[in-house]
Amino acid sequence: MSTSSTSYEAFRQFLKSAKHIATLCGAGLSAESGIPTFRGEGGWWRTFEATQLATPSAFKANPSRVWEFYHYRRELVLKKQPNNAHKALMDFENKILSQTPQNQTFTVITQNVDGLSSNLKNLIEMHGSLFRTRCTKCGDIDKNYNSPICEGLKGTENLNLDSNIPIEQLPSCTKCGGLLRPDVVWFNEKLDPNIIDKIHEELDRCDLLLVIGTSGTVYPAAGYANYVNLRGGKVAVFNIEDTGDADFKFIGPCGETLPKALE
Ligand SMILES: CC(C)NC(=O)[C@H](Cc1c[nH]c2ccccc12)NC(=O)[C@H](CCCC/N=C(/NCCC(=O)O)S[C@H]1O[C@H](COP(=O)(O)OP(=O)(O)OC[C@H]2O[C@@H](n3cnc4c(N)ncnc43)[C@H](O)[C@@H]2O)[C@@H](O)[C@H]1O)NC(=O)OCc1ccccc1
Ligand SMILES: [Zn+2]
Repeated sequence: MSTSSTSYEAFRQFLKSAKHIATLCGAGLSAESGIPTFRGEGGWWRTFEATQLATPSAFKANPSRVWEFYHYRRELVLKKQPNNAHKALMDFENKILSQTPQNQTFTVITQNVDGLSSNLKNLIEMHGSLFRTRCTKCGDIDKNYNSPICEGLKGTENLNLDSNIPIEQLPSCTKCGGLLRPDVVWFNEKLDPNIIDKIHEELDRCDLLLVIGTSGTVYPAAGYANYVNLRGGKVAVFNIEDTGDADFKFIGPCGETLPKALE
C-alpha cells in the first residue's frame, strides 16, 4: 500500500473513475448523532463486558439483563437523527442511482444496528438491527419500533441491568408466544450466510472501499479492507484517529470529512 494521500481532490478524481464503490461503516458513523461507540469514550464495551451482554450464552443465562441493555439502546436511538455523514452517503447513493446510464454501483455495508442508514436502497446490515426481533422458538423475524417494546421493560432505562424481569414479561412472539431476542449478530454467532454471500459479491468487484468510523477489531468485518486491497482495490479511511495505512486517509469527524469527500 502506497503512502496515504490526504488530498480530497485526488480522492474525488479516483471516485469518478471507480466502477464499484462500497463502504464498511462502524459506530463512529453514528457518533455525531449522539450514539456511544463501543470502544471510544463512554463506549458500551468500556462500561460493560461484551461477553456478558452480546453473546448467546449471556442471553441464555439472563435474558432480562440482555433485554434491558438492548431496550436501553433502542430507546436511545429512537431519540436520535442521522447526521451529516449519514446524509452524505444518502446523497451520494441518489447521485449514483440517477446516473443515466448508470455506470457506477454503490453499496453500504454497515456493522451498525442503529438503523440510521435504513433509508439507503443498497444497504447491508451485516450485524442485524435493534429494530427487528427474532423468535427463539419459531424463528419468526419481525420489524419492531414499539416504544417500549413491552410493558415489562418500561422504566428500566437506567442501565442498572438488574430488574430480573420474569421471562413471561419479556418481549414475546405474536405468532407462537415464544421468547423474542433482538435480531442482531452476537459474538460467537455466525453471520447470516446470505449476507456473507452478498458482502463477498461486493468485495470481489469493489475497486474503492470507504472505511468509515470503525476500529477494525471485530471479524469478519475487520478483514474486508485488506481483502479489497489484496485484490487491487483502493481503500479510503475516514476516522477521528489514525488507524493505520490506507490509499486515502481523512482524519477528523466523518460528519465533516465525508460530505467534503463525496461532494
Ligand atoms: C472481539 C473480536 C476479536 N472477536 C471477534 O471478532 C469475534 C470472534 C472471531 C471471529 N473470527 C475471529 C478472528 C480473529 C479473532 C476473533 C475472531 N467475531 C464474532 O464472533 C463474529 C460476530 C461478531 C459480531 C458481534 N456483534 C456486534 N454487534 C452487534 C451486536 C450489538 O451491536 O450489540 S460487533 C459490534 O462491535 C464492533 C464495534 O466496532 P466499531 O463499530 O468499529 O466501534 P468501535 O467503538 O470499536 O470503534 C469506533 C471507531 O470510530 C472512530 N470514531 C469515533 N467517532 C468518530 C467520528 N465522529 N468520525 C469518524 N470516526 C469516529 C473511533 O476512532 C473508532 O476507530 C462492531 O462490529 C459492532 O457491530 N462471528 C463469527 O465470527 O462467527 C463465526 C464463528 C461463530 C462461532 C464459532 C466460530 C466462528
Ligand atoms: Zn415464535
